[in-house]
Amino acid sequence: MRSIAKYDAETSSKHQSSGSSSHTSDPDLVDDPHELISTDLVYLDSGITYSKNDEPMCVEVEELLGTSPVLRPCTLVWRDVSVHIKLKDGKLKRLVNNVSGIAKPGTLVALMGPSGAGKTTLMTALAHRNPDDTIVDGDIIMNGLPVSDFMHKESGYMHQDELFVENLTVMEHLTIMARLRMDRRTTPLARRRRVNQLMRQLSLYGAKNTRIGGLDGLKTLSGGERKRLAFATELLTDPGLLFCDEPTTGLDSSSAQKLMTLLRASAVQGKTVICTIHQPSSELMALFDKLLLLAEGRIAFAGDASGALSFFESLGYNCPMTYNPTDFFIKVLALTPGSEGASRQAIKSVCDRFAVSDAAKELDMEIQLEFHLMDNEDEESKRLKCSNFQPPGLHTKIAWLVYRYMLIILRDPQVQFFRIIQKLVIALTAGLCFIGTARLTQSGIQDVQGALFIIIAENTFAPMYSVLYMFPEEFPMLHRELKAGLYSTPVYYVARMLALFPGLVVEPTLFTLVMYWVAGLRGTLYAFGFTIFLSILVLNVAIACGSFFSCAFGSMPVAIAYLVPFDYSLMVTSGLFIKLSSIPKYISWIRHLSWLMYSNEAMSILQWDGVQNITCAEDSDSPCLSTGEEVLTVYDFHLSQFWSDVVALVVLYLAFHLLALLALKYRTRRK
Ligand SMILES: Nc1ncnc2c1ncn2[C@@H]1O[C@H](COP(=O)(O)OP(=O)(O)OP(=O)(O)O)[C@@H](O)[C@H]1O
Repeated sequence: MRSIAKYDAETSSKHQSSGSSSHTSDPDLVDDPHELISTDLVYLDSGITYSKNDEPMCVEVEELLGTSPVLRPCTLVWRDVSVHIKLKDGKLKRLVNNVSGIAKPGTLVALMGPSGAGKTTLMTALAHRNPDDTIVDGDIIMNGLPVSDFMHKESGYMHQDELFVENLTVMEHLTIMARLRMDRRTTPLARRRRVNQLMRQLSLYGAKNTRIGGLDGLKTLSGGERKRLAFATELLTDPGLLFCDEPTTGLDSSSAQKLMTLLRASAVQGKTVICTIHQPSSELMALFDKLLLLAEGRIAFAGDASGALSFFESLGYNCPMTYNPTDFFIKVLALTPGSEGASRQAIKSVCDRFAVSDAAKELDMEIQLEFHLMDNEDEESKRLKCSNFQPPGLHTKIAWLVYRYMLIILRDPQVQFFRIIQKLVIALTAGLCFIGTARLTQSGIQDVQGALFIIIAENTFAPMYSVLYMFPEEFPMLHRELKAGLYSTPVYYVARMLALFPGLVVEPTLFTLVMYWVAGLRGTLYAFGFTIFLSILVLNVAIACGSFFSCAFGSMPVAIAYLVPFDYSLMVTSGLFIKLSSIPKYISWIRHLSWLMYSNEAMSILQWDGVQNITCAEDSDSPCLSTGEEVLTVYDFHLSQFWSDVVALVVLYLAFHLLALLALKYRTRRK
């Protein structure tokens, strides 16, 4: 029997940072996948068992997952774990009740039970990924250390419903994930090799340029391929511990078998794999080493998968020959509609009987022994068992997230093209209405002010509303990636905004350029240049404000409900519709939030500063405004306010973004 030993931290870091750099061939050019992985082959003499059965299994595993050893064997032990959730009325609801167990390297553990038994709740608690509104009591220890944030780098977690950025291809997704997940010291070549290796091992290489999802009629991944891609994503860092939440749900029997064989192979390779699963076939069940049956949040059975039948038989529950044993266990442990009381009694009786059974005593002794060994282990050796993983730097995370979001934007070049065309058409249409009217006459004053307001309004309302959908749409993936410790909320927010930024400069520039030129506004470079700058600033403030509403209210309809009255008040106090000095005191404070007012004043100053020759109609009795300063006075604008307006716009920009970030942090923390 072959065995591999612990792959100590020093060796692993050397292996990651330099070992792979000795290979000079491009992995993309290598046809035989084993050529890629054979260089990782390390067999040592002691440590965990390589195969639970025999030699041929090794060959099978090598075919499936390569020969690369597990970096660190992981033993997870949990004792008297209870999980409560805080309900809205402040009360606590117990979802998991005093559950204990152990998962050792090289084992595949099945966590089974009827729907609602608490499998996912227990698994998220063990993986230290439980929602913030849950309270976990009891001891959960991984390699001697109480679980904490380090679980993000030590373990992989495959969710029941896999979430991807659908527009990316398999290769793009894995490349980006490799940059976000893998140790910062890993060389680019080693990262590329790992991605290629996983795609080959998980039969995704042929689909490497296929988009993950999308509705535009292009070829996308099948359900089985999506699951394998989720699995590949978790394997990027080669974690010693894998949690899989119902990995076979939604797959046909052949795809389910393939995926479970991969999980089995991971366990044989030395990983600890804990997997919730719904009524697997006997063939799939045979792949598991251990079985943990949960019912109503309690343990109904824990031990060797083969021992479950005899335990149930000892209670008088005899599985008929024609029945799949796992179906039988679930039938015994499920609540029967109409007779819930009797079912609960029966479940309680099974759980109580298990608690005093030999299997429970054996498990208890095993757990006590692990805790005893851990208690006696010195801190230094515990520390050595922990990885010296160094996460990617902030700038790397931001850069790769920006790349990801830019890919999403660029993936639909037609949409971007039509957006630009739409802007140009609106600018041209609006500009044509003003053509020849923006003259230095009494009627021209209103036309110039009208053209300026169109520039401000076009750069405010449509962009502000268009951003409302963005954050709610991305909340699920953001929440999941935050829980996995891939990045922090500020990193996500900054990257999201940076990816939008080129569009936030190009769109207002194009619109203002066309509108300004067609409407024939003031023809000095200073006025023209600053108007473009101000329109970019206005659009960015509007996006910041929209982002704040989007993050604060979490759903588009609610955000719109609050934003509409807010934007009306900003518009009314912009200075165009009502003289600023005549706004009632109790509402006039709103104008200090109105970037429409600041930009209107600043753009008006650019048009009217130094103008002395506005003509008056000879045959009119109405008062005549002959200088630019008089025009500004009519609107309650002041020449001296120009730079204050620019500063106010910048302050609003920063303030809205800060508020948006705080709202997003609050929203992601509450989940
Ligand atoms: N946020 C919550 N608030 C209230 N109850 C919850 C919450 N989350 C889970 N529960 C309840 O906790 C119980 C266990 O849920 P959990 O998702 O862990 O079950 P499960 O065994 O994984 O079920 P399934 O197999 O259907 O996924 C269920 O009764 C569920 O309704």
